Amino acid sequence: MSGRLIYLMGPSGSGKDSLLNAARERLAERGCLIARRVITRSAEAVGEDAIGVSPAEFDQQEAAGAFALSWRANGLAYGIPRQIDDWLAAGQDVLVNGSRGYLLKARERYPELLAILLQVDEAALRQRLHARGRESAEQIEARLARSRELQLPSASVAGDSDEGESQYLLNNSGPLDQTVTQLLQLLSDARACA
Ligand SMILES: Nc1ncnc2c1ncn2[C@@H]1O[C@H](COP(=O)(O)OP(=O)(O)O)[C@@H](O)[C@H]1O
Ligand SMILES: O=P(O)(O)OC[C@H]1O[C@H](OP(=O)(O)OP(=O)(O)O)[C@H](O)[C@@H]1O
Repeated sequence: MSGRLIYLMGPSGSGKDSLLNAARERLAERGCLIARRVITRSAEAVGEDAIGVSPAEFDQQEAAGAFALSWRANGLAYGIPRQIDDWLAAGQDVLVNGSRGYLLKARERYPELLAILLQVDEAALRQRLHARGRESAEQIEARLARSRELQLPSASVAGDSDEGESQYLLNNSGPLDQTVTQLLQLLSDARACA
């Protein structure tokens, strides 16, 4: 039996890490594991349950086949450890914090993946990114510009008509608790983490 990959994506600041942290225990109770990412972010700035490495270390690990998925964005490199393939093979569902820009590639490797797009309007995103204080004002504007570009009809990301029912929208404009409840409901509807 093989598990299903759940691919959570959304603009920087939309609340992916917050949602995963808030839902972690309840997801674990349902047998759903959350992959820990490897990111070329300094240890202090990692700010999530991720492993910070240097760009050289990242390239080395990537070349050695350490990642099931890896991508570059926002001047950083992100990797999802190969270990998720063992979990999936053992029948466990696995949730990853993914990238909208990398969705099609991820689908090539995991055709059955369940994509979830977390959404928040731009004014709230800007406000949340500033409040988080991890990036400079310039970096924040670059992330907002990337989000606008990825929303264009020409962008090969979420929203393509052939994505079918394996893609869900999840709004995080309200309280986080509400989004956690909606995530769990959505997973039940999709018969994931059942
Ligand atoms: N539902 C919410 N309401 C208010 N603030 C939120 C909500 N979800 C997340 N945040 C805040 O928004 C900021 C960005 O969230 P984060 O989880 O880091 O986003 P992402 O991982 O998608 O970049 C954080 O400071 C977080 O505390
Ligand atoms: O293609 P995109 O959808 O724009 O995604 C690109 C990357 O940006 C986000 O990471 P970020 O560094 O903002 O950290 P985050 O996970 O805290 O959002 C996201 O998690 C992706 O790794």
